[in-house]
Amino acid sequence: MHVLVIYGTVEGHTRKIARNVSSTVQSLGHQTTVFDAGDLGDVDLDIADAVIVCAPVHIGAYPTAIAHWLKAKAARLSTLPGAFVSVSLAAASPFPEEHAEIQKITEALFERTGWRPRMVHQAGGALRYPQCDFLKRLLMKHIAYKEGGPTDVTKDHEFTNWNALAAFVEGFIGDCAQTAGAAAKEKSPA
Ligand SMILES: Cc1cc2nc3c(=O)[nH]c(=O)nc-3n(C[C@H](O)[C@H](O)[C@H](O)COP(=O)(O)O)c2cc1C
Repeated sequence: MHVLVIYGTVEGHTRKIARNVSSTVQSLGHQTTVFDAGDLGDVDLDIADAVIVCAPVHIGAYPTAIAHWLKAKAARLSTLPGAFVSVSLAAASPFPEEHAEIQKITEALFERTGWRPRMVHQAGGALRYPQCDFLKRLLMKHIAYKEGGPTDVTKDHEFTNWNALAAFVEGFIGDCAQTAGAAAKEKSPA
């Protein structure tokens, strides 16, 4: 299988997640191509057997580049098995209401774009305080406080559960392989 891994990022952590997703897919014996949402114009979806989209939540929404691209390609994407990895601080929050909130944000993306993936994973993101300017650091600290996260701005904090992410990707690829196998069986003469 050839799996497209498409991601959007603002601070860089979702790039790390997309690359990790790609490595997991490759370790299962499949080919991958990784695209940044900024260069999405010329992605040839005809090369893909499946798509995994990774996008972070920033101030209650996913990057517009990803949302626009999903909307433009929703019809074609709907013919491919798809998975979505949402990246946020809320996913790692100890507060259930934060998890419910992030589910709503994810659902709003699917409603708005018309793309509905087969599987969804909510991954914890990262707080890269030291690399941010004063105002952004203040905003992040406020969000972290609200989500029950760390507010020590002197260092980075990472909340991604890499084992859970790998298990999700393995589950998705296993499901794709099963569907492809069943389709091939249906086509082949008895
Ligand atoms: C300016 C800013 C706003 C954010 N807003 C939210 C938010 O509304 N909800 C949330 O759960 N996480 C929020 N986060 C946390 C990000 O989802 C997390 O830092 C993620 O790892 C960012 O991914 P990226 O590095 O790929 O941009 C925010 C982070 C920043 C820097």
